[in-house]
Amino acid sequence: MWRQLRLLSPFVAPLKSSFRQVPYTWSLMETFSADTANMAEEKSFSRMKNLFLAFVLGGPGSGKGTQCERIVETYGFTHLSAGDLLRREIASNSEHGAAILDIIKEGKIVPSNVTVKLIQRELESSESSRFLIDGFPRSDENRIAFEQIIGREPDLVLFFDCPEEEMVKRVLSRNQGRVDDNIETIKKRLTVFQELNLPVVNYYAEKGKLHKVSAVGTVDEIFERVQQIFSNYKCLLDQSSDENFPVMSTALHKQ
Ligand SMILES: Nc1ncnc2c1ncn2[C@@H]1O[C@H](COP(=O)(O)OP(=O)(O)OP(=O)(O)O)[C@@H](O)[C@H]1O
Ligand SMILES: O=c1ccn([C@@H]2O[C@H](COP(=O)(O)O)[C@@H](O)[C@H]2O)c(=O)[nH]1
Ligand SMILES: [Mg+2]
Repeated sequence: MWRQLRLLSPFVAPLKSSFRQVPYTWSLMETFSADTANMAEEKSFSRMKNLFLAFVLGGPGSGKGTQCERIVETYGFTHLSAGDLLRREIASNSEHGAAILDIIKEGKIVPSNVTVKLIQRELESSESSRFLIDGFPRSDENRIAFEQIIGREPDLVLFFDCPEEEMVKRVLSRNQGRVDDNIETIKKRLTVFQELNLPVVNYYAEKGKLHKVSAVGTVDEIFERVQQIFSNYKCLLDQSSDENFPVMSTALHKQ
């Protein structure tokens, strides 16, 4: 860092500077670092502003991940599952890994700043311009933290509405070795869903951003409903709006 600064600015004093030079050097360094930080923040702000963001909500096992896969194939979104990002943190033995594992086993919600930072890292590092944020926000606190850190709201919110019985059946037959796919944890997740997730759903309904989709039926039937909703967003049908959009899918050709 010191070496880089000295190379970059002729005004930065050498390491063995006289005592009188030090405050001057520090103040220049502070200005330099503050400018760099401001530039990075502005760049991030302008990127965030131009993204198309869709939140995908629904109870445990309602089919969020399954439908996200179909949306990705058809509309070229990048899929960010908050749960998957947290599981990746656990698998990588990161600083918060052990604490996250305990929270997931209990079906509780990981502190907002941890999850939002993981999402932020993905949004900033990807070149995609449209994202599905699956399984987030899970509480009003999550939602507010996202607005504060990312500086914006989603363009649309999908809510997969599924009867509890069906959700329990799907989770118990998922067979992916998840630590929270057992009846005890599912009961806790359903309580958290009722008490903390649903207020977020209601918030977006009041704001006119919510699209409620019945999650009963086959995967294809449910995806048809999603396509009906997306057909109202013309910007999503235009390939040129996202350079990273893959091949136009057959589903879109049919329309
Ligand atoms: N329409 C459907 N009919 C029957 N099974 C389905 C349907 N959609 C998804 N499933 C199955 O139900 C299970 C849960 O689906 P999925 O993982 O997509 O749910 P989820 O909402 O992402 O759950 P979680 O919040 O726990 O991550 C999976 O095994 C999936 O294959
Ligand atoms: O924003 C989030 C998302 C997830 N969690 C925790 O992870 C599990 C599993 O999430 P899935 O979306 O079902 O994969 C969830 O029960 C929470 O414990 C979270 O805290 N915050
Ligand atoms: Mg999922």
